[in-house]
Amino acid sequence: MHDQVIDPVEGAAACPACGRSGEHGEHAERRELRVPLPSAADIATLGEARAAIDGLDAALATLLEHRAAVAAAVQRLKPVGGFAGRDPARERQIVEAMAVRAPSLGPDRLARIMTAVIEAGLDAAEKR
Ligand SMILES: O=C(O)C(=O)C[C@]1(C(=O)O)C=C[C@@H](O)C=C1
Repeated sequence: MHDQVIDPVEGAAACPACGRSGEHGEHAERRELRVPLPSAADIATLGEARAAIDGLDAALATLLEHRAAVAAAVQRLKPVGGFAGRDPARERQIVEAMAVRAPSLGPDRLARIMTAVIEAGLDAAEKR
């Protein structure tokens, strides 16, 4: 197991809540998620493998919860929010950027994953 800190916004220290850079008012408190990244090559047993997956899934769930909250904020800021304001070009851009970090999944599989994530976020935003 190797601990590694990933900075999802290389270089720019943009506020995840509103996109502004630097410390500012209501979003000044910054929280971060640190995740141990297990090396698949070091895993020898089914128990170890499942424990590694449970750790990664816990991080994924936390990220998905925060993504849904930010996506709901986006819907309030757009002239037309929700499913009616769907933006396929933006969704393609998201998938292409993610494919650089997840080459073994590639753009087609990531598109399926992110379509589900985006639709779940829009659905949750409608019920907030
Ligand atoms: O960026 C937007 O315009 C959003 O509404 C956010 C978001 C997303 O969840 O990432 C949701 C729907 C759009 O089709 C594109 C992206």
